[in-house]
Amino acid sequence: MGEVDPAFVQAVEHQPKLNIIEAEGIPVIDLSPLNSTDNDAELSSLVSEIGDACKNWGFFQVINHGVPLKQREKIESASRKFFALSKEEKKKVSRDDVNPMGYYDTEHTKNVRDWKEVFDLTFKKPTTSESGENELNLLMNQWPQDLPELREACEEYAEEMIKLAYKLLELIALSLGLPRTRLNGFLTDHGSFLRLNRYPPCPAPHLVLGVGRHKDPNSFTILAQDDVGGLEVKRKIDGEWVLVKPTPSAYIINIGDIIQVWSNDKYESVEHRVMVNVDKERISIPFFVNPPTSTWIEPLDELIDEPNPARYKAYNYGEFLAARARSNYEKLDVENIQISHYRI
Ligand SMILES: O=C(O)CCC(=O)C(=O)O
Ligand SMILES: [Fe+2]
Repeated sequence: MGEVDPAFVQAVEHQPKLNIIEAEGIPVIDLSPLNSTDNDAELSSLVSEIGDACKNWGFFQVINHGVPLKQREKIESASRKFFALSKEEKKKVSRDDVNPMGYYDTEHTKNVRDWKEVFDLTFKKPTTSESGENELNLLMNQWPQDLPELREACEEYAEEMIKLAYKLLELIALSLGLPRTRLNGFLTDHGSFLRLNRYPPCPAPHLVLGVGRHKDPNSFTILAQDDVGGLEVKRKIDGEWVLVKPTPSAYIINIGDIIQVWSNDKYESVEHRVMVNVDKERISIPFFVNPPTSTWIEPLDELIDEPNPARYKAYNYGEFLAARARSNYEKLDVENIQISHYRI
């Protein structure tokens, strides 16, 4: 099997096993009860399914989620066209030190280079975000000149993602025993963003990862994957890496670090990673649901009491992301920042 640049090669203990265990049991949850107005019994059984999935897996898939298939097909097709552009064209919309939005192919996870290329975009008007070192980063989308359909597809899709994000946030709030809209305020001026991922075919899929093992730092993620497969989740019961089998038109939802902290460890942000393969490219489209970077994250008052005190110190989300970002774009010799560093 072929050779790859050593920058991509995982330590032996993190190299993927190519004999895959398919995850029987990652729950597939039907959101259709949200469409009927007065069926309390169905809603409460949906809420308990969500709660069980968050507790036992940190991952679930949703169907009948209300996102039109047309929008999903449109963004997937525009993404393929974008990544098929020449490197030179893609580099014209590269992210840089000032603006983190755009194209890049050099992301590192846990100090090993990921086998992927990425296009990031925000869908708000040009805005600034505090990087945590009192610098202001400009969040401004960059669009390839000759592919107007990419912009249209992304903007339409992001609108749909926001609608689904609110539905899920409300279900998660209810599942934690909170009022339905308790968490909505965190998204009013949100810092959510959309990413297009392409994992190219790789001559040595047993040595590298498309994305190395990691937990998402945001509140939760809504992920569309194509039919190739490759996402693996570290199963909570036994620590085995299991594949999330592609389910056509479903979305994969995973709990991120912020919900782990808000819930004071009732729900856990679960480690996941992405395998690549020899002859197929894979496209995935995560929508990272984020509060604004100015938000302080800490366990919710309602979920702590004397027998169950706060397990985390409050941290500033923008500072956390800035510290994480410093290690995402270069190889450092120190562990990158994790929420465990804020554990009391
Ligand atoms: O491509 C995937 O399936 C997952 C990507 C991912 O975990 C991420 O970008 O955080
Ligand atoms: Fe992730």
